[in-house]
Amino acid sequence: MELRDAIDAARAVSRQAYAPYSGFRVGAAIVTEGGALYDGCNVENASFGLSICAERGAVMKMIADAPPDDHGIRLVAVVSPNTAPCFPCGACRQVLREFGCEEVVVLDAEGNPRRYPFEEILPNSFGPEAL
Ligand SMILES: O=c1ccn([C@H]2C[C@H](O)[C@@H](CO)O2)c(=O)[nH]1
Ligand SMILES: [Zn+2]
Repeated sequence: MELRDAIDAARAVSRQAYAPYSGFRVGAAIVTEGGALYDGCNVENASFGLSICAERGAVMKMIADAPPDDHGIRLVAVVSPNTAPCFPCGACRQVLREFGCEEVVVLDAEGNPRRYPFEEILPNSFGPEAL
């Protein structure tokens, strides 16, 4: 099932995180409208402000690897071994918004999925249609 696949992929890729400064590991997995899966982990930097979140890493991978007609984001799952639930930061919400993300899935403290319509995650958002 696609939701379980995305959560498993997010959990697996969180182990790849490069987080020597915060020690906070995050994994994200995007499922596109076409059913493809793209994962990403956070990559920190000695110049702290340059650190990239897992969710944006997954978006970069999607754009690099997906066919141009499959850039719509059906859902993103976010998992961290450090905290639950782990919600996307504001910057990542806006980047996910660009590609029409429909749903955000995080795990609660018991490890059960919590599903949020994207409009609840980033209400009244600004997007490409406005331009
Ligand atoms: O949803 C989140 C929240 C935080 N981080 C990263 C950024 C930084 O490397 C570390 C601590 O903020 O976790 C993510 O990748 N995604
Ligand atoms: Zn972020």
